[in-house]
Order: sequence, then structure tokens, then C-alpha cells
Amino acid sequence: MRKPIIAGNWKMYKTWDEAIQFVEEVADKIPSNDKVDAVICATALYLPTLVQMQAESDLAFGAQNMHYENEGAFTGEVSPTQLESVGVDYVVLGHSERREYYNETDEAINKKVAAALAHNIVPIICCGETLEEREAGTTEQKVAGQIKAALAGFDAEQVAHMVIAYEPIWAIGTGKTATADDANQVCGAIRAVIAELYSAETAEAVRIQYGGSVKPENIEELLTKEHIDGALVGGASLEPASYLKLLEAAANA
Ligand SMILES: O=C(CO)COP(=O)(O)O
Repeated sequence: MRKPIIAGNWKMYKTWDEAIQFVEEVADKIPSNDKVDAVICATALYLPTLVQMQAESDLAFGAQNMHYENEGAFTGEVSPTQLESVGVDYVVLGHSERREYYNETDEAINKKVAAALAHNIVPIICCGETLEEREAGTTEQKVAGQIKAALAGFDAEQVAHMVIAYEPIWAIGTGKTATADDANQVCGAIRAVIAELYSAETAEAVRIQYGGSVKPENIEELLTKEHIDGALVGGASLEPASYLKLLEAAANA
């Protein structure tokens, strides 16, 4: 069985004091990482301190984006070398907000995945369709294209350790969740793409999260589904109580 992974994506929320208070509040309540991988993806600005604060705990941290070059004249960017040097374990890549507002392309995401692996950072690779694409019936085609592009050039062993997040764009921050069955169907289609590109074993190993208005009220049902191995959570990861409920649901799934 695949270990569930719950990743909070704080996006551009929380002041420094709020971030510290959150981590202090959840610190001794994180379920064991035998049962669930608990991750918080915070602004890069806070990551070194948060990582140090939690060095002994089962709470891991991720960045929300990074450049694919190790260093260089890229004003305002954060590199994989820098993230690795402060002990960051995960990075969210290709989030729909980055694709939409910062023109992130499939090619750039593919380079970022390579950079993450080269620095021992687990990539959480996001994909998902717009409402128009869903209504036009092209969801699986869109998501398959994004996944094939992101994974181009990697071998089965590398892919088996990646995390994929299926986030339908129309469900992000809207309160509209895909039904658990619809989410499972697309996560299953992603797994089928990986089986076709690599092998059935690789597809069985890779963890696929659902994201989009995940809350304590709907997490349990989502996690009963065969192909859903966790969640990438925005709004409901901002409050300690709701984040902990998500972790508990995953630890008991
Ligand atoms: O974009 C998301 C996580 O990356 C989902 O955000 P919400 O959980 O706020 O819908």
C-alpha cells in the first residue's frame, strides 16, 4: 500500500509570526511518518527556520516553486541548490497558479523536475484541467499531456519516487470539490499513463494526490478511493486544527 501524503500549500499567506505559531501548535501532534507524510509548503523566506525548528519532528517542508538552474543571474529566483542547502525536502512544481500567472511551461516544469531530483528534493508535480476543458470532455487528454511532458527523460526508478498532484483548476479555492469518484477516475488515468510509459510496478509505486477544496469534511471519502494517495491542500491547511484533522484522516485511512 502507498503511504498517504498530505501537503499544505500555504501559497502567499501567513506573516512570520503566524507561521511560527502554526508550527509550534502542530509540532507535537503530527502523526508518525510511518503512517503519513506530513508536509507544509511555505514561502521560501521562512523555510530555513521552519526546517530547523522541526529538525526532530515528522513534519517536513517544501517550497512552492524553484528555478531549474543551480545559480546564476536570475533576480528574484530561488535555486534547487539553495533549497537543498537549507534542508528542504519537497517542491511543488507546475501549480496551475504558476502556469497561469507566471507563464510556466511544460518544458520549464520538466527541467525543474530534473533539478529537484539532482538535489534530492521530491517534486510534487501538478496537473489539472480548466472548467472549459472538463465540459469539453478533454480532461484526461489535458492531464496526460502535462504528465508526459513533465516526466520526459526520467527512468522508472526516478518516477516511482515522485508525487503527482491532480488539481482541477475549477476546484481550487472555489469550494467546489470534484466528486471523489471523478477525482479517482482522473488519478487512475494518470496512473495508466505512467504504466504505459514505464511499467505496472512504477505506476503502483507513484503517489497521486488530489487537490482542490479538500477539507476535513471530504478527506475521508477521497482517501477511500483506490488511486488517491493524499491531498495537496490550500485553504484548509492554514489552520492548525483543520490541518491536523487532514493528517489524522490520512494516518487512519
Ligand atoms: O491549489 C490548491 C493547493 O495547491 C488547492 O487550494 P484549495 O485547497 O484552497 O482549494
